[in-house]
Amino acid sequence: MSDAANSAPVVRLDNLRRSFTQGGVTIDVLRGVNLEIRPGEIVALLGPSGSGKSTMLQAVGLLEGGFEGLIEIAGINASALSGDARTTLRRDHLGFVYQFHHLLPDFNATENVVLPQMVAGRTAADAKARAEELLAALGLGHRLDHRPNQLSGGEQQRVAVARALANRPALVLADEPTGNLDEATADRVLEEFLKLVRGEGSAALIATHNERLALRMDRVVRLHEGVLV
Ligand SMILES: Nc1ncnc2c1ncn2[C@@H]1O[C@H](COP(=O)(O)OP(=O)(O)OP(=O)(O)O)[C@@H](O)[C@H]1O
Repeated sequence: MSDAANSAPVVRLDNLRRSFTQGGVTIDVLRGVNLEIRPGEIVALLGPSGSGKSTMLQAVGLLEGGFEGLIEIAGINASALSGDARTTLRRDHLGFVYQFHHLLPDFNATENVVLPQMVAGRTAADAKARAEELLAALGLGHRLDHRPNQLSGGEQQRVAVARALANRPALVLADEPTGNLDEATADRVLEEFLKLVRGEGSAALIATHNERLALRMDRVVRLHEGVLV
C-alpha cells in the first residue's frame, strides 16, 4: 500500500445531508453523502446539472451552514467549530478554484497570488517569491504584472489556480474550473492544474460535467439522487 493510503484522510464526509425549502417545497439535495479523500488524491465529482455538486463543494469548503452530518477536514470535525475557527481551518487547509476566476480586478497577477499568503501571515518577500514560482510553473512568467482584464480567459484561470495553491493547501476544491474556456484551452489548463496539484502533493476534489476530463483524475465519484455512487 502507498504512503497516501496509510495516512489520515484530508476530508471525511459521513452522512452529509442538505435540504432547501423554497416556496413551501423542500428538496433533499444531499441525502447522506459519504466520502474520504486521501492526501494527494485527485477526485472528480460528476453529476448532472442540479445534482448538488456545488452544494457539496460548499459544504466541504466550509462556506455555508445548514448541513447535517460529519464534515472532517484534516482530522478536525468542522461541524463543531465556531465561525472564526472554521475560517482558520479553511485558510490553513483549503484552496478554491471557481468557474469564473474571481480575481481582484485592480491587482496584477502576482499581487492576486500574494494577497492570500499575506493574510496567512507570510512575509511580502516570501509571498512574492512563491507567487512568481507558481505563475512561472503555469507558463505565466511573462504576465506577472498584468491585471485580470489584460489576460486571456485561460491565463486568468491559471492565475486563479496559482492563488488556490499559494498557501500549500492539503485540499483544493474546484467547481467547473475550466467550464468557461473553449475545449482546447480547458484541456491545457486542466492538464497544468493537475500537474501542479500532483507536484505540490495536494489532494483535490474537482466538480465537472466533463466525463473525458474526469478520466484524467485518480478517482471518479458521481452524485446520483443525493448520494455518491
Ligand atoms: N440556496 C439555495 N436555495 C434553494 N435551492 C437551492 C439553493 N442552492 C442550491 N439549490 C438547489 O439545489 C440543487 C443542487 O444545486 P447545485 O448548484 O448544488 O447543483 P450542481 O450539481 O452544482 O449543478 P450545476 O452542474 O448546474 O452547477 C438545485 O436543484 C438547486 O436549485
